[in-house]
Amino acid sequence: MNLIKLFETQRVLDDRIIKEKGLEGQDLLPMKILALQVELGELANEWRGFKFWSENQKSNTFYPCLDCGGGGHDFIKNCVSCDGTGKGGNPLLEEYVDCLHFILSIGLTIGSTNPRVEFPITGGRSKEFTTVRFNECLRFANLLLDDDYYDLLFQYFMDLGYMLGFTWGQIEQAYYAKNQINHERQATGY
Ligand SMILES: O=c1ccn([C@H]2C[C@H](O)[C@@H](COP(=O)(O)OP(=O)(O)OP(=O)(O)O)O2)c(=O)[nH]1
Repeated sequence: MNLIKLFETQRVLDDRIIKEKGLEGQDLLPMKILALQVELGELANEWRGFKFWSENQKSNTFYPCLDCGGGGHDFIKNCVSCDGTGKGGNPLLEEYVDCLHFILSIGLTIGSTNPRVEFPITGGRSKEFTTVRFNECLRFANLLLDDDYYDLLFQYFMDLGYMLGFTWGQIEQAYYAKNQINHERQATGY
């Protein structure tokens, strides 16, 4: 995962948001931390693995293509939007990269843009381990208000990406796709 390129891409978006919303000179760190915590909650909700009271603990990783309605075909030919797969997107991955946006943005705000992290390629992916990683991400996000726990937060968040079953390539691709949408939203007055 190319962290330098990710931070550079995030900086361009953050600078644009600050300029367009007239937020120059404001301390946005508490709001960014809250935004990250909200997105982590949304991510957990799409994961569903902590819902011990429910029969449905399967992650939401699919929603149908909006153009063909999930059928994969537009009359007789393959739908051009989904290439005939019927897949519109992956809610779990989309929430993960919203979190990644805020983690990168927080790093830029506090001047930490070179976190020392290892990208896990093996390890436990049980519901219990994954739940503890969520707990830790939420806890260390909060502690950032007082102390520099950024590298640790970044590491736990990378662990979570692996535990949720994503590849680093998938994460980068989804990040750049959402970054583009975020730019388009600013351009159209979101
Ligand atoms: O300084 C910022 C502020 C926001 N974002 C990005 C992060 C995330 O990708 C998106 C905000 O989340 P989302 O797309 O879910 O927007 P929302 O306003 O929370 O969505 P909704 O309208 O569905 O509530 O904006 C940044 O990258 N930098």
